[in-house]
Parts: sequence; structure tokens; C-alpha cells
Amino acid sequence: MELFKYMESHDYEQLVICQDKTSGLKAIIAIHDTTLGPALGGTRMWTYASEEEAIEDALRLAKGMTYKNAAAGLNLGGGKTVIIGNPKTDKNDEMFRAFGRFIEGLNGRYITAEDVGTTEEDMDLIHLETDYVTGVSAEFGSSGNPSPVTAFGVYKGMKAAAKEAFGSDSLEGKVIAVQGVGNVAYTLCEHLHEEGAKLIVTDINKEAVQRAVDAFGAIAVGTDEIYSQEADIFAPCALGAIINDDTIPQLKAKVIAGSANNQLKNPEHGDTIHEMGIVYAPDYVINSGGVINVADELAGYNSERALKRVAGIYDTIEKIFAISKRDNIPSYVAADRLAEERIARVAKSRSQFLQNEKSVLTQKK
Ligand SMILES: NC(=O)c1ccc[n+]([C@@H]2O[C@H](COP(=O)([O-])OP(=O)(O)OC[C@H]3O[C@@H](n4cnc5c(N)ncnc54)[C@H](O)[C@@H]3O)[C@@H](O)[C@H]2O)c1
Ligand SMILES: CC(C)C[C@H](N)C(=O)O
Repeated sequence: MELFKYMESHDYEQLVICQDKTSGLKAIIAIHDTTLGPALGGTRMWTYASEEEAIEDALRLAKGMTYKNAAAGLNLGGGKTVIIGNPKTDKNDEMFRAFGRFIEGLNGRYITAEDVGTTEEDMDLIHLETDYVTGVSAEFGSSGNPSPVTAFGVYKGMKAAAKEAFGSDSLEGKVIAVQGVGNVAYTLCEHLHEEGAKLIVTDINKEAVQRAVDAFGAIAVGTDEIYSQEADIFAPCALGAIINDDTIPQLKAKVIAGSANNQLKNPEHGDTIHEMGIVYAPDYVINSGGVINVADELAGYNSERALKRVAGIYDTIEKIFAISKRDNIPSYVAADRLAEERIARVAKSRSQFLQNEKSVLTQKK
């Protein structure tokens, strides 16, 4: 990978490589864009096949956070960290304290939170060294596990998508095929069941499936059968890249709305479903409830305020459909446009000269 060429072509600001021999920390902090504010994005711990793969993942995920935070209306830029290692076997307290000191050294340009492989306890260790961390324990004013709030946002976004497709946002009687019934999707199913939707579920974890069958009277199907169900809505809540050449021909649903990240295998798949008339709620918009919730901690966490903001995902999804129709573009392109236009407007409004203590005007002769 030609690093500078890649960073230049995707407008990355900074890449920070952190190592600490004592704890074994090998972390990569990628900061994509801080036009809107400090970069907020979680820390992923994963066993990467190579250092290059880890760097690529950090960069890709950081850019995703720029778009997610911008479209969510947050005054935050995008960044992400990956720590190379097995989250089950390679963690130690010193590792997260060392990482916290590296974050502190960035002086607020980057704020972290949980992601795949990291927990509230890890954030508490980081918090011993820096305040630039969210998702810490309740005693420090945390918002707690983001999954139920992410689910609430997906539920609201799904209603907006239903309104677009069916003319009403009621989900009563709608058949919804849910792929993966883990942390986010279980709470999502609670909301859907409460509203009177009929659920079809699948998961590689048989216990998770049984839990949904018992609690919501959901119909269980095999993992390969979920795409072809006679459903009104398909809710991908497990894996990325599940909208692809193999699955698109099987889909009968008129709406795709779920929590999974990176649902489109390639952008062209977003074009194809658009041409087929399927209403697609862009993934990073509909699943932004978690980041909206942790971001609220920066102002002193207020659950009522955070949930009100998360409910606004409904309006954001509606706005994206309006842009999609106005400009005759697929909804995934409309979401990018919404984020990019907001960043460009703020960049322009902040370009004027402002005197500060480092200004040439204030330097003493
Ligand atoms: N947790 C959050 O707040 C949050 C925020 C934004 C995005 N997301 C995304 O939402 C998705 C779900 O997150 P989660 O926190 O609920 O994760 P989770 O691990 O709790 O749930 C995922 C579920 O999918 C199942 N699964 C895995 N492979 C499958 C397959 N091939 N077919 C069917 N089921 C399969 C797993 O067994 C698990 O039960 C992920 O893509 C995640 O990146 C989560
Ligand atoms: C900051 C975190 C809560 C971000 C979350 N992991 C996401 O992908 O949205």
C-alpha cells in the first residue's frame, strides 16, 4: 500500500502508530477528518493477518465514522483505532493505560469508545489516563451499553423507510425478516413485536434463535433462507457485505433496514437495489444511535436528550429519501451527499481569520 497516496486520495488527516513493549500494545489510530470537531470513533481489537491489513481497517473505519457522525448531525469528526491482538487472550491493564496516554497525547483530536473486541472495563482503564474516552462505567457518567440505543434508532429508521415504501410508518402486521438476533437485533425485535409486526429470524447461534422464538413467537429459518422470505422488510443485523450478487436476486422485501455495518458488498449493489425499487435505509445512518448516545457523554450524559436525538434518525432517513428523489440518486449516495455537504458548509464557515494567542498580531516584539 502506498500510504501517503492512499491517505491523500481519501483526504485522511493523520495516522498514529503506537507501540508499548511492556504491555504489548500495538495500536493504530486513524483520524480521517476533523472539520466538524474532534474525531470520535471506537477502538477495535482484532487479530489481523498482517500490519497492512490492520492499517487499512483503521483507515476504512475512520472514514466511515466521519460520514456517520456528519450525517447524524454531530459536531464531531471521524476516527477509529485498531489494536492488534486477540481480545480474549492478549489484553492486560497496562495495555489500555498505555493506549490512554497515547490518546491524551493527541490533546483532544481523537476521542475513543467501545467497538468490536473492547468493553466498558477497557474504557475505564483508558479513562485512568485521559478524559478523551466515552462508554466508561456509570460511576463516571457513562451512557452504558450502546446496543439497546442503536436498536431504538434502527426501529425509528425502519419506520421512516416503511413510510417511504408503503405510505404509512406503521409496522403492525408487517412481516420482517431479521438476520442475526444478537445484542442490537434482540431489542429491535422487542420494539417490532410490541408494534404488532410478524417476525422471521435466523442466526448461527441456535440459543439466540430460540430466545426470539420464545419471546416474540418469531418463525425460525435457516441462515441461507432468510433472503428469500416473503417479507415486507429485510433487517440485516449480523454481517457486512450481505447485499451482493448472490442475495439480491433472492430478495422479496421492499425495504432493507437493519443495524449491520457495510451492508452493500460494493457500491454497485446499492445502484442495483435502487433500480429494483427497493427502499434502502443507509447502514451508517440507521445504525448511528450508539454513537449519538456515547457522544452525549461529552456534554454530561442525559438519557432523555440522547434518546430524543436518536429518535431523529427517522427525520434523517426521510431527508435522505428526499435527496435521493430530488437528485435521482440511490439512497446510499444521498447519505454520502448529506454528510459531505454538511462538512463542506462548516469548512467554509470556519475559513475566516480568527485572532488567537498564536496569531502574528499578538506576538510581542
Ligand atoms: N452494538 C452496537 O451498538 C452497534 C452499533 C452500530 C452498528 N452495529 C452493527 O450491528 C451488527 C450487530 O451488532 P451486535 O452488537 O448486535 O452484534 P452481536 O454479535 O451481538 O450480534 C450479531 C449476531 O449475528 C449472528 N450471526 C453471525 N453470523 C451470522 C450469519 N451468517 N447468519 C446469521 N446470523 C449470524 C451472531 O451469532 C450474533 O447473534 C454488527 O454488524 C455491528 O457492527 C452495532
Ligand atoms: C463510538 C461507537 C459507539 C461506535 C460504534 N462502534 C459504531 O460503529 O457506530
